Amino acid sequence: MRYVSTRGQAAALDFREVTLAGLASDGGLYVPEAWPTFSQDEIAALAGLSYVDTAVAVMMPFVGTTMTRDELHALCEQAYGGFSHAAVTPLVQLDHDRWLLELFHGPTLAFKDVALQLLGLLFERFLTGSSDHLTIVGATSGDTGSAAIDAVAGRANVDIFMLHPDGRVSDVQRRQMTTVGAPNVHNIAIRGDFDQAQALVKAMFNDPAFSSRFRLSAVNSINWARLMAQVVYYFYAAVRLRAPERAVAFSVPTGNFGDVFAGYVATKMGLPVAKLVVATNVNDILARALTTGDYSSRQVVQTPTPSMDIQVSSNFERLLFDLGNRDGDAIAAQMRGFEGSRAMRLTNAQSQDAAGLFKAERVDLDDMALAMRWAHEHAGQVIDPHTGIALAAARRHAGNAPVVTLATAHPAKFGDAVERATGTRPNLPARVGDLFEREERFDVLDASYAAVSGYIAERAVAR
Ligand SMILES: Cc1ncc(COP(=O)(O)O)c(C=O)c1O
Ligand SMILES: N[C@@H](CCOP(=O)(O)O)C(=O)O
Repeated sequence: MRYVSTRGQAAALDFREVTLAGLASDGGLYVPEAWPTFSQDEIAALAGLSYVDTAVAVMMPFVGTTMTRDELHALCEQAYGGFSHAAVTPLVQLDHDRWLLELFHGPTLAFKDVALQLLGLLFERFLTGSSDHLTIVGATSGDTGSAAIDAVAGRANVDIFMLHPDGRVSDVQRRQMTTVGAPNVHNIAIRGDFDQAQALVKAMFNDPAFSSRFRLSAVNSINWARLMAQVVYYFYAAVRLRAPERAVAFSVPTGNFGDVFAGYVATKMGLPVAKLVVATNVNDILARALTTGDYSSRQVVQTPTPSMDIQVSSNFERLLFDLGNRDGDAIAAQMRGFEGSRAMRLTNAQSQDAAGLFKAERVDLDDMALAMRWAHEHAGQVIDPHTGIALAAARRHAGNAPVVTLATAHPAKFGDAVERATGTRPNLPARVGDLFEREERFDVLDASYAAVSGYIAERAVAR
């Protein structure tokens, strides 16, 4: 399996190279050069498999010859052995045809652990025997940061520099990052929003002087391996609800478009999916793009769903590339236009192609709170606000297929918002321990390229 850039110019890479690389050298994102496909019989044969066995079956075609099946199996056992639920990502029934897919049973209580626990091991595996020292630069609106730090803290040959928007993540999210004492973990709070943090990260990859000095790598969904690992739970859930015999719809709380893009990949691989509901909060660039073709970025509004307070959705580029006949030159021009003006229009073909599978819903605070209360009162489920956004969208969705709402974070990560909506304050699970007693360690910097790249250059290990 080879991987190509959405902007058509960077060299094609294999799975090892793409996992270590991050952003493509032409500024694009890597995708497989062709989607591997499963027949309906092969999908039916996934029924009854454990999560680990499902993961190996789904991911093996992407890994290609860079690892044997047994090696991948061992890594998956190690990655998912630490989850607190035997099913790793269990399904919980809400009513006749609505389900929650709980993705928060990993060490940092959010769906990011599903991919990042594996990615940490992949880094280790691919660096064994090499003298490379990885400098991971990442941006987080809360959950990627803690999951990535947990996955690489204390590992040899890796430093992680994680940017979060100062004062715009929950206390639990911040403390999960800033109380990790390992010397290879560096937290930077920037005076700005997530979009600025993500733009700074991409700028470091795109700066030849900086990126040639350090062996940069990514833990954001820039990194293909992140998305690959997320494809697995779409198969796992759908098969449990009788796919491929019947199609299943998914409602996905969306910000950077990584999670829902993983659902799209599952459809390209042959999984029958009735609809992918793209649920956004009031930061609704994706809802506008998918309903009117207007992909224009506005000022980010702070909400009780901080992880979705995003107005530039990185992975949307991967979708536009795939919908647009994979024309790298056209995407490069489209994205350059967006980077200049922070606005672009989808082509008619892109809009029409997306409309078949995706349905976008913008959910405001009242509807989110209503959905959280409904889950609590009618199904006995306390859900986090991000999941509340997606459940509100799922409740608007009419169709014959069962609807699975992705529960992306544990409610205790957002205790205040949950208490406001439901009157119940969820307890933090014992596994996060004495989070509020530990000392925090982070620096606050202006959201300027000079400040952030200078800070990292002083501390990172040169090639
Ligand atoms: C809890 C939670 N829900 C939803 C999202 C949105 O996911 P994505 O950025 O993949 O669209 C995030 C951030 O990634 C998150 O942390
Ligand atoms: N919501 C995310 C934002 C980063 O998204 P990613 O999937 O590209 O890592 C977060 O929690 O940090």
